[in-house]
Amino acid sequence: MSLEKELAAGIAQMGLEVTPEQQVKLLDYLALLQKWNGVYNLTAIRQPEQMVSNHLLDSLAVLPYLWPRRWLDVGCGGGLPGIVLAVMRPEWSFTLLDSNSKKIGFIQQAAIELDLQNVEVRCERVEQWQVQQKFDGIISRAFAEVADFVRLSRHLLKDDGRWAAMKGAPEQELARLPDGIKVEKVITLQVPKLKAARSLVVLGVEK
Ligand SMILES: C[S@@+](CC[C@H](N)C(=O)[O-])C[C@H]1O[C@@H](n2cnc3c(N)ncnc32)[C@H](O)[C@@H]1O
Repeated sequence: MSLEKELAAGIAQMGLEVTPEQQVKLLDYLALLQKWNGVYNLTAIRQPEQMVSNHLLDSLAVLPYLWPRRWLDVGCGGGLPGIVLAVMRPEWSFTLLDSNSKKIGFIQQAAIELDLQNVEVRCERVEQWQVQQKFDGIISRAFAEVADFVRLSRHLLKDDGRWAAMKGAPEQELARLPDGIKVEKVITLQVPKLKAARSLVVLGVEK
């Protein structure tokens, strides 16, 4: 099956609305990942079909559970999930942050080539980065254990903001949360062609 068909079939299976233009942009992003992976070491997955499920569909799967409007993707690596989310939600803003300057250089270039006006990139260690305007949502995938994710980024979240942690089976990690952090929801996700367990954990600060 072509990558176009793989993507369209996965989207249909998840019941998501993705315009043809957005599908083209997602595949353009995949092509950039493939092209530059050898230089920047962006992903361990090298098979394009596997990239569709492990990267595009996995990132798309969380979309129905996110909220407006100012997002931070911590430890975004080659741009996941941030680039996919930015393609899908042009009216929201996405700051993609990673401490690796090569990866951030790639994302900066990808955002220009994909004409993503709603993407900003930052090369920082999250725990050291300070902002004036905090975020409504902070997301991460494959960045750190949930406890470390919230501890390292708490200073960047608005008082009424929430974290979204993309995880496999999160139960053990959730037993180790810092005081004052509550789990709002654990959503089990079905990602087409992905055998592994996937979930989205939404967390907030206890009032
Ligand atoms: C395993 S990669 C995950 C990349 C991407 N989120 C994905 O799912 O493909 C973890 C990323 O976190 C970044 N990272 C690790 N510690 C960090 C820190 N303290 N601040 C910012 N980025 C960090 C690394 O440079 C790396 O790119």
